[in-house]
Amino acid sequence: MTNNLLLKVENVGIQFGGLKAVQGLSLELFQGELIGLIGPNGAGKTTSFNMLTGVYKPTEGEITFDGKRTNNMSPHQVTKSGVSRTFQNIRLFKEQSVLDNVKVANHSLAKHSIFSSVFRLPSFFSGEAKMEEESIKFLKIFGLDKYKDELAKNLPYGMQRRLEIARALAAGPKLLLLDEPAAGMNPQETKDLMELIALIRKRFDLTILLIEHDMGLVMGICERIYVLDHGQLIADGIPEEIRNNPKVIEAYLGEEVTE
Ligand SMILES: Nc1ncnc2c1ncn2[C@@H]1O[C@H](COP(=O)(O)OP(=O)(O)OP(=O)(O)O)[C@@H](O)[C@H]1O
Repeated sequence: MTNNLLLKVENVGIQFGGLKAVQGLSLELFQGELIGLIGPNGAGKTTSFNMLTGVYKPTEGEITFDGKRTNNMSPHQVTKSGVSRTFQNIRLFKEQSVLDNVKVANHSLAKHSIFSSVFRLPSFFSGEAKMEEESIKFLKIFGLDKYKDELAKNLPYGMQRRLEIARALAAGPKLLLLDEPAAGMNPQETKDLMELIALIRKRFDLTILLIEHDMGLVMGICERIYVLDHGQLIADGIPEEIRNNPKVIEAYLGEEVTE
């Protein structure tokens, strides 16, 4: 891991009508880190992701990704700059094949020009073949290659969750934002997925910010953890510090804090 600052969030906030959904949020992600973002329901985790990906424009503060201010970028521009995400509620092209779901994301990496694709020049076909090969490589990593011709909607739930991550990865991000990637999975599927997340981080030299409701799970794989409650950061630190932090314990009162 190097010491390069990849994402800097400074005093960021957003208000919906009278509700300050997030306020004064500051965080730093260094290249290669796997960081958790946790907090009780409604704490502002997904809203934070929406600000980091250009879906919501912060009403205050600065977001700098890879040296560029992204506050006013569109979601497409943010993706192009190297940020990919998955969603809490799976969003796949359900009527398309598993392979096509990944190919669509991989498209931005294709080298052939619009000219060559319109006129179906040889470079278009070699570009297509390369893209398909690349996409299958991503599917293999996630154990999805055997489903490549299935419609996405026909995949078992846990596999759909995996496909979402494969698709996000195929866009070639530097930063991957995962919003509760294990939601709805059984314990074994969850464990396998977490191991996979740790593996792709290393293999693709990724930086990952992970929202996860299950504290034990986050503590098992993340190097540092940020904790949100009622839209504000109440703690950040290594898992051991977070586990013993009275503010965190209070925020999660009623929920078990386990490893
Ligand atoms: N577009 C919106 N308009 C109005 N309020 C919103 C909007 N988006 C989020 N909120 C509110 O902002 C607050 C934070 O919501 P958010 O979804 O970010 O929480 P969360 O930490 O992701 O929760 P959960 O763990 O339940 O997914 C909530 O009170 C929510 O109702």
